[in-house]
Amino acid sequence: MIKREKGLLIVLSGPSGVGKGTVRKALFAQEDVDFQYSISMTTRKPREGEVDGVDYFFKTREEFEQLIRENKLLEWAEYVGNYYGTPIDYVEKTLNEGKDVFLEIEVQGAIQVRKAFPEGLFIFLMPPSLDELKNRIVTRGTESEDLIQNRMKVAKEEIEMMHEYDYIVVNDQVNLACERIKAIVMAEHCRRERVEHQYKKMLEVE
Ligand SMILES: Nc1nc2c(ncn2[C@@H]2O[C@H](COP(=O)(O)OP(=O)(O)O)[C@@H](O)[C@H]2O)c(=O)[nH]1
Ligand SMILES: Nc1ncnc2c1ncn2[C@@H]1O[C@H](COP(=O)(O)OP(=O)(O)O)[C@@H](O)[C@H]1O
Repeated sequence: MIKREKGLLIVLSGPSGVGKGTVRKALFAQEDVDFQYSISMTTRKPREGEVDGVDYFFKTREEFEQLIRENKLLEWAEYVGNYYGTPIDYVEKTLNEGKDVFLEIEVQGAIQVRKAFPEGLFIFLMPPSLDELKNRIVTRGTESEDLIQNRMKVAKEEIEMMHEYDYIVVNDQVNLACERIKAIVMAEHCRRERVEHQYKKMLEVE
């Protein structure tokens, strides 16, 4: 196992309903994946089966706005009427321990993270088609018809932001998307290993 000074910040983003949550859960169920998942804060109400501190830290709007004022969030966004944000302390502490941190966030947040952490690895999860995206949102059954229309409109705007990302991964099949993400992270580590100062001792001439 290579000991790294600083971990890699991996950001998985993409339109709502593309399968970010599904792919993230499938990735974290695999034994060879040792990314640390950053649990987000949200003012959205818990869905059935969601657990505070596991799926999200569920907050009131007042609590969330205080976190914003106290600069406790690396990024935050208001998305379809609710706040979502990434706690900064966890991300910095974990990266400084040399561990890779994995964020699964929507597009506005990812763009903020890109500004704060340009050295991060930004992956855009793409639906095979817009029809399939709509199918997935409808099948999930968590949204009313109004919200589905709203999410489709936002989704089209989000897909236009794909050029801001380092890689695009099509989520045609969950297991294939996971393999692509793992391959990208592995390649990115190898690319960064080139940096010579990491091998100063090895290169020193006696
Ligand atoms: N900016 C930002 N977006 C987040 C964060 N956590 C989750 N999201 C995104 O917020 C959106 C809505 O999430 P959610 O309500 O759980 O619904 P779903 O992911 O569409 O099932 C998704 O695109 C999530 O990826 C966060 O900390 N920051
Ligand atoms: N590769 C895939 N093929 C078919 N259905 C998928 C795939 N990935 C995700 N889904 C389904 O699409 C719906 C939306 O997935 P979800 O993970 O909630 O999306 P997001 O987190 O991006 O909003 C869910 O019903 C999920 O089971």
